[in-house]
Amino acid sequence: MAELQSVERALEALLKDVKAGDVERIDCEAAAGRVLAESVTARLDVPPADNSAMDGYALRHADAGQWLPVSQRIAAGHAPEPLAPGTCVRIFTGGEMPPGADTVVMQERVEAQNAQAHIPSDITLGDNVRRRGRDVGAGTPLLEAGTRLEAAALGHLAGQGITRVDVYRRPRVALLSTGDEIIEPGQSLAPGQIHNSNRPMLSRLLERFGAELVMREHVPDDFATTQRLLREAAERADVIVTTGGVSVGEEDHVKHALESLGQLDLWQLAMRPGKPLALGRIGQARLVGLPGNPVSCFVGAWVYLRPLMGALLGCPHMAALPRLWARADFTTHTQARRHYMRVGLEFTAEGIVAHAFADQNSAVLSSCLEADALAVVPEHTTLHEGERVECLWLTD
Ligand SMILES: Nc1nc2c(c(=O)[nH]1)N[C@H]1C(S)=C(S)[C@@H](COP(=O)(O)OP(=O)(O)OC[C@H]3O[C@@H](n4cnc5c(N)ncnc54)[C@H](O)[C@@H]3O)O[C@H]1N2
Ligand code: MOO
Repeated sequence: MAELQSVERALEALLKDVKAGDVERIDCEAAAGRVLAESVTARLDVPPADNSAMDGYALRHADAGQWLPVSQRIAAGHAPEPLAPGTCVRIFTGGEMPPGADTVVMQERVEAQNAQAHIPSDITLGDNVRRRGRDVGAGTPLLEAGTRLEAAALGHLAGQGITRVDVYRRPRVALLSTGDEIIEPGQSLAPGQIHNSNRPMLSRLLERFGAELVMREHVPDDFATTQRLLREAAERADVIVTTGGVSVGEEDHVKHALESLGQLDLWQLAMRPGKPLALGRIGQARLVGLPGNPVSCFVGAWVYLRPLMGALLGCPHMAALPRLWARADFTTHTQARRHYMRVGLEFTAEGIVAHAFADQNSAVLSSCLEADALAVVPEHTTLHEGERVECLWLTD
């Protein structure tokens, strides 16, 4: 039997020489979830001028503690006139401060009558004024290359009036499920058959990881067809993901077909689930051969496909899942394979508790439904209930 390889070695082999792909310029409107390929410097101050944080009255602080004539009304969106000396102005949240005013008092603290306002004396210079450039200063770094464009980053770009950005092209992925027993949802099961769970599950995960699915095929247990579809996938995709057909059975053709067309870099890992996972390449395309069991696919996607997509996208944040420590609510024992257990996390006042799904078999997809994290139990370890266990948080 081949020696089992460590997860670290597998990741090293998988990510070796992987570089971010081509760059394309796209509309910010279509950029959600994409990864910036350029560093963006702010070109505008945000806010562009001092403005009021409250509905109230703007004045010169030195004039506080008396009745002042209200000399102007400034609603948001309208340019102010300079403040007439010895007066105050009615101003609304977001209204631009008139030159000469330095402080705003909220209207609840002001008595107003006959175009006059009484301003209390106990106010502090600069109260309720949002200074120009407080959020972003023109000329300062705004977003770094490698940033994934999520809500706040998209808001920041819009705040600068930017409409187009350079992003990395989404990695093209071919997803091939294998196995004569597999049929698609919508078809009724004949004896010996099972529905294809891996395809929609992996499609969704790959989309979350930023991939573009360019090919989705089902491959029967036949060497020639496996070879033909792998060859086609290698021409169309940056990454080929297969499910099933990588174990030692006579009907497991993926590994042999890979060896005949390209190169097998690594096979048989010291992890559970996912032992027969195969890594290799055909031409320029990387191949990740996930075992057929749905849980092996789920775990393999988080552990291998996410960092691979991150490397192809130039997104350092995706290189490793965030780690946290939790108290195990279970006892378990491992042998030669590190166990990636599916756990739900409970955040309590005493800390985080990891609840393991009772049946951790790699064919039991129910164990992934409520999984917030993978609790990592190292090789040759007994973990007792109440002990701390390292968890990988399943977040994209
Ligand atoms: N003699 C040995 N047998 C097995 C070994 C071993 O070391 N020696 N390893 C076991 C382990 S561990 C795993 S994991 C599996 C993986 O085998 P394959 O990658 O070849 O996967 P298949 O045999 O094709 O399928 C395994 C299992 O998963 C079901 N499956 C496959 N595809 C799908 C799909 N798209 N949707 C839903 N379910 C799917 C399939 O019907 C099988 O039940 O090998 C063990 N055997
Ligand atoms: O290593 Mo396999 O994925 O357990 O069942």
